[in-house]
Formats: sequence, C-alpha cells, structure tokens
Amino acid sequence: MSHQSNLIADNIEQYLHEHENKDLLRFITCGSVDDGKSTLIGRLLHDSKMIFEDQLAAITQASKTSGTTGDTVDLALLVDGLQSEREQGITIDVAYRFFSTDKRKFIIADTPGHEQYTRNMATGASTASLAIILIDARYGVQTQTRRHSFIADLLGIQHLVIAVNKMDLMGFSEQRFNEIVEEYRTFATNLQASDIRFVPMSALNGDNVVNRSEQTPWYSGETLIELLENTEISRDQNLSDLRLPVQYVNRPNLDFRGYCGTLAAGVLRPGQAVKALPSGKISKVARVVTYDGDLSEAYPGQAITVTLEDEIDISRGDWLVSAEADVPLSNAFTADIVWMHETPLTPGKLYDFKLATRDLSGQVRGIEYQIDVNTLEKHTTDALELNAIARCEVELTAAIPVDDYRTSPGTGSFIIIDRLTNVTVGAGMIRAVASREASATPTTDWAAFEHDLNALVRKHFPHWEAKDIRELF
Ligand SMILES: Nc1nc2c(ncn2[C@@H]2O[C@H](COP(=O)(O)OP(=O)(O)OP(=O)(O)O)[C@@H](O)[C@H]2O)c(=O)[nH]1
Repeated sequence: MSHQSNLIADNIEQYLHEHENKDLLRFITCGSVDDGKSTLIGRLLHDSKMIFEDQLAAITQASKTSGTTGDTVDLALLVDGLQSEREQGITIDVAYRFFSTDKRKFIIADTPGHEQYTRNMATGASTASLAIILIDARYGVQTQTRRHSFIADLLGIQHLVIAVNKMDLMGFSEQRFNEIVEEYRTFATNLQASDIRFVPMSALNGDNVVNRSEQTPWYSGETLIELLENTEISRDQNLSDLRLPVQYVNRPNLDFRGYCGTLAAGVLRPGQAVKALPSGKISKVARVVTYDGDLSEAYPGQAITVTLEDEIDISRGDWLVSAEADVPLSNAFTADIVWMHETPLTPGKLYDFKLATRDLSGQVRGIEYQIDVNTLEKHTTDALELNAIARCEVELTAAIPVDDYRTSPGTGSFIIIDRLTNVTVGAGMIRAVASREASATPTTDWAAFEHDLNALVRKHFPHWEAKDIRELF
C-alpha cells in the first residue's frame, strides 16, 4: 500500500503541522551481508505506508526481472540504489532514509555491512539514538554482530534492538530464538548499553516488523516498529550539565554582545549564573535570544545567542557552563580514536584537532592499545591503519576544558584533521582527563598560534634549528 492519509485531502495544513511536531528518532541498521537489512528497511517503508504509488509500481515491475523473491515484491529493491552505486566503485559513506508513522519521524542511517566500513558505521552511529542489529536466525551471533554491537556501544548508543531475522527459515522456533538471546546476552555483559531488546521476525514476510505475527504466539513483546515508536530517548539527553560551546561572538554594535552556539547539554535560562571556560570568569545570563524571539529556557540541540550581564572576555571555542561546575582543564586526555584515512595515524605527528567549536593543534602521544573489532581483544601497535580503533593518549598545545564523551557527547568528542590536506582523518571519544599533574603543565604560557608557528618553523626551516617550545618547560 502506498502512502495515504485522509488529512492530506481534508486539511493539508493540519497534516503538515502534525507531521512537523512529531518527535524524531535517528537509528542505524547493522547487519552482515545478506542478513536482510535492505529487505527490512524496504519492509519498514512499505508497511508504514511511506512508499509512493510510482515507486511501488517500479519495484513490482523490477521484482519480476531482477528480484530474488519469486512472485512476491522484492522490497530490497527499494533501497538498492546504494548497492548499485557501490558496485560501480563509488564510495558511499552513509545513506540516510526518512520515514514516519503516526507517532514519530525516523531517520535511518544505512551503512554498508562489510568489514572495511568501520569508518562509515561510526559516522552513521555518531548521531543515532538506537541501533538495529540484524542476526540471521540460522547462524546466530556472528563476528560481525559483535563488531557492530561494539562500535554502536563505543559511540554511546544506549538502545540496541537485536532483530533475529529469517525466523521463517527456522520454523519460527521459540527455542532457537531463546538460544540466540542467551548467546547475545552473554556477549553483551561487556557492553555499556542500558537497553537491549530482542525481536523474532521475518523481514521478507513482514512478521513482527510492523504487523504482529501469528507465527510467534509465544512472543508477547513489541513488534519492531512499536519498539522504534516507543523507545524513550528524551532521558538520554544530559539536561543537568550545562555546556554551550561558543561558535561565534556576535557584536553588531556597541550595545550588543551575544555568544552564539548550539547548546550541547543542560538547560539554559535567563538569570542563571554561568562560568566561561577556560578563563573561569563568572557572570549571569541576561537574555537567550533566537531568530524567533527570546526564550525562557533553551534545551540541547537548540541554536541560541546568549547575552550576559557583565562584559567578560569570551572568544570562539570557549564554553559557558554553570557557575558551580567543576570541569577539568587539561592539555592531555585519553580517548578512543577511530582512524578514517588510508595514511596511518602516526604518534608524535602534529595534527589539527577540532573539539566542539575549538580548533587547536596537538598530537597522539601514544597508543595504549588497539582493539581488534572482531575478537574485541586488545593488542599493542605503533600506528593505526584505516578503520582501526584504539585507546590513545592525546596531547594538545593548550589546556582546554575536558568532558567525558559518555556524559556529554557534543563536548566530549573531536575530529582529527591533517594539517596539510585539511582532510578529516580520525574521530575520537574522550574517556578520561590525564592526571591533574599532567594538566598542571603550564602550556598555556604559550598561545596556540605560537605553538603552530613554532611547529611551522621547525618543519619548514629546520636549518634555523628552532627548539620545540613544548620541551622548554
Ligand atoms: N526467508 C527469508 N529470507 C529473507 C528474509 N529477509 C531477507 N531475506 C532474503 O535474504 C536475502 C538478502 O536480503 P537483503 O535484504 O538483500 O540483505 P542485506 O543484508 O541488505 O544484504 P546486503 O545488501 O548485501 O548487505 C534476499 O534474498 C532476501 O530476500 C527473511 O526474513 N526470510
């Protein structure tokens, strides 16, 4: 059935209004090749009636010639665009697909399933609240299942839905389902995800995807779409630790000085006492200004401009936090880094780091261990190849406020940029600030540009024999 709603004909304004005000769930689908990912996404789009007449007619026709499902419509063809582009050798990182039900809007990050695509999965997972991990009921928990779960967990996804697919090929056996649940639960003791659900389903026939299956009377849980509609994600947001990384200081005239940025965590209200970091200067919020007028409170994700009661010196890259917050300032921390480039990460090499709105240079001082994403074993290494994930020690050229990624993903993450090519080569999640002794290193005596200048001189004019200023302490 194609997309229909009586409201479209009767009251298009109301239809659009209702549509706009539904909340949004971003999720990622992961599975090994042939687990049924495309069929599942096609099924979700089809059964939630988000396919349009012409699309349905086109895939019904195509199913007869190139489908794999005999007489039935091959829903995988709906999402095959990605596949054909891949076959032509075009690099597709992540395809985003949109659909909605009466309750929620959804954005699916669809990432290719092959092993070399860790980078893509990390990209897709970085904005997702939930991950659907597909398991072929015939094969149970596979290496890929563990890898996908690990990456989703690393990126802080708290809701995992383990979709045990192709149950039709196992006669919808409750015992088989329970075996897989047990197997996964044993593995999942290593994960931090707080909410893990299991659904027995057949994407091909539509069992327990949108419509409840008569083949699984022993299953009393929710269907996949019910899980997607009902998973509580509002509590995932950190509303207690105020974080506003300043993106831009807006000073159109002498009477107005506003600090613009997207609220990364916490709730911001006029009258609230705030502290600027790294300076530590305290003031109070005067106004929270937006394009649509002033707000009495702002929530994470909102783009705002804040004015303060006092003139304090704040620049791009600084943070506003609550006045009593104790955020460590440091130039060193440990982080999990996903390497995203063919040229390996080299410890000791100077890169640019972008943390929230702050740009500065730094280096990976050492690699504590690399994690084998297939076995989850840790081993030592000197360099990180494309798609490698490792716990690293990072040292920056100036002390900055440091957040744990799990507490505040927006301020606890960073990207690494090659200084010559300007290409993003890695992404990282901060796990812990280095010890307070390390952070006491007076690197702030030198401004970031002085570090950059020093590095530049040493690189391009080695015959000047300039010393590394970091070694002068
Ligand atoms: N019997 C059965 N077959 C299924 C089911 N789901 C998918 N299939 C079949 O499994 C095969 C692979 O399905 P796809 O949806 O293309 O799998 P995929 O995971 O997207 O595969 P890639 O796109 O190659 O990563 C197709 O022949 C589907 O028709 C299911 O629930 N039951």
